[in-house]
Amino acid sequence: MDAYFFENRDFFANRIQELEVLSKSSRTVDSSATSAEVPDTAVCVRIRPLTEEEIGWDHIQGVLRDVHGAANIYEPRRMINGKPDLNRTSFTLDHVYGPSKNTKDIYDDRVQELVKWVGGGGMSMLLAYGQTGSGKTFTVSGMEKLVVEKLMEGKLFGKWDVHMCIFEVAGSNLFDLLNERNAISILEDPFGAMQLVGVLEKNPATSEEFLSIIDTAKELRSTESTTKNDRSSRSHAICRIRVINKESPNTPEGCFLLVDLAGSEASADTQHHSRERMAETREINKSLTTLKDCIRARALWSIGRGDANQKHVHIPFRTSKLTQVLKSAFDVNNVQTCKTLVIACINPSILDVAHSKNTLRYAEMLKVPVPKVKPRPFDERIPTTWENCHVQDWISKNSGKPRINPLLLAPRENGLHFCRLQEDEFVGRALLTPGVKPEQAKLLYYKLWALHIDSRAMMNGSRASTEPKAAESVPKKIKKSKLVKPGMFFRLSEKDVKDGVEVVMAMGVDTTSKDEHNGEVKWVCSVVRHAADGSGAYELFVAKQMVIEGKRLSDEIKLDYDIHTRYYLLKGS
Ligand SMILES: Nc1ncnc2c1ncn2[C@@H]1O[C@H](COP(=O)(O)OP(=O)(O)OP(=O)(O)O)[C@@H](O)[C@H]1O
Repeated sequence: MDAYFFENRDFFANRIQELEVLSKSSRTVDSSATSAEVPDTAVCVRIRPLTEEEIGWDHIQGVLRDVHGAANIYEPRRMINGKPDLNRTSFTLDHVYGPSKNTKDIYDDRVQELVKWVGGGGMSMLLAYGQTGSGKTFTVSGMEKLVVEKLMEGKLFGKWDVHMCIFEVAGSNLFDLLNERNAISILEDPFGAMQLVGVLEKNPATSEEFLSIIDTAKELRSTESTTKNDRSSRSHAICRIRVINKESPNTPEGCFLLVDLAGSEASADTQHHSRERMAETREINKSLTTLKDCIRARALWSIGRGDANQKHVHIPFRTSKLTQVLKSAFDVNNVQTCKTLVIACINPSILDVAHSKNTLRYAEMLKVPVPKVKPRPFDERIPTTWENCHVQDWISKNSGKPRINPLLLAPRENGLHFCRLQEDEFVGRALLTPGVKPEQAKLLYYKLWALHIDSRAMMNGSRASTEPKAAESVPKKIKKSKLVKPGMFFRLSEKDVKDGVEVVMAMGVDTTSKDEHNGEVKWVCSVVRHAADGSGAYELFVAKQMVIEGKRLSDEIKLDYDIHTRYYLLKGS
């Protein structure tokens, strides 16, 4: 096709221009991708400019961002009558950045919020995917520098201790790029976390030192010639940045993973290479497929999060070394929620459009369609139903004196996003209002959480009332009161609440009082109270007990013990 393209270069260049003008007035998106963003996972496209070399070779741009924000791919073809023609395919993802956008533009738009998330003790992951020579390394190394500069600047909720390691995953081997490519191994610890054994972590004091480390690692990256790029990377490079807030020791450690994936070469590109090289390509493709499966499965889980009836989601991270290393980002049991940004990098040359199409198809597959559910109407007792105006109103009414400026605390967030702010970010934003003390900000945070947790209990309750009554599914011979079992938690009805105790855990049948009440079973119950820190979690007081009639224990609530906080949390919260 290359020779045919050059013979008809001017036709193709003019026709693309004509079609782009036409696309301004019409909208023909062939993609099945939905524009709704999956919670915590965004998939964007970056179309790099043609390089000087490509311009010198007379290439033209075959992938363009149109005015509607879609990526249009123009594929040259020869019709049966021998005349040239073009096929156009459009892809819509969460955002398409054209060649005029630089790395800082993308950082400001998408990555700085991931840095803030890490600053609040969360986890973020940025992945650059694409064919060789499409700009993955350019994008990731640019982002690494911007992330480190931001963290070292000291303006993000305090001072940070920043630790960085950079390593590569080549097949099933791991090599340290900050320690002369020494081999590293991974081990799963008893808590299920993957630990890197033998990796050298650096902790320089200035951003300049960090930047020189990033450059050194880039040089050490294992490279081998491909038909596309003389310095094509045949391994995945991972930069892990751990941040520890020096001023707030209670904030959990944040983690940012920046991943420069190996080039997604098609088998056609490897046909002139050695057997070893072809096996390497197969291994890379397998790891990229597993990565896609893990991202999709994690996104699926994320969509259903909070639904008490959520089904088990299998995340196949054990299938490849790459996904084993990244396990914490997919692990649904990880206490840190991971925000993921995938940047599909595109070489815009018309001679590479077949590869670009594959890249965009892969990117599309990472998007899980978000079910179109009718949003729950506004309810002031349920923060997740609030629009931004309700959030701001709530802040104004509940923040005490001095009033916390709602425009600084929640400039854009709706209720769902507001509840997802981590404590440090919440407090950091609240402190931007002059005169506000950290205690006041924390109190407001806990107040929101108490409301959020209560609203979830309320919603679970109303869902349960629409489901078949438990008694209907109980075999006739078992009496309802017998359904109370030791270890179950119950919410007491208003008239049974005593000394502020609203929740109890059934310990065992009270044998001493059974006869006095015509055989009615009574239970010894332990007191469960909201934790003193105001987080909305629950604490069990085994030694504080009450005796309650079995028939009063009818409103069961499901609480899970959280080994990290030693509190009980409402299931699904
Ligand atoms: N946004 C951009 N603006 C200007 N030049 C770019 C841009 N993106 C990439 N380039 C240039 O394109 C070339 C290929 O980029 P890069 O090495 O980052 O590709 P890659 O996808 O990492 O390739 P490989 O998988 O082979 O490592 C480089 O010369 C790079 O400087």
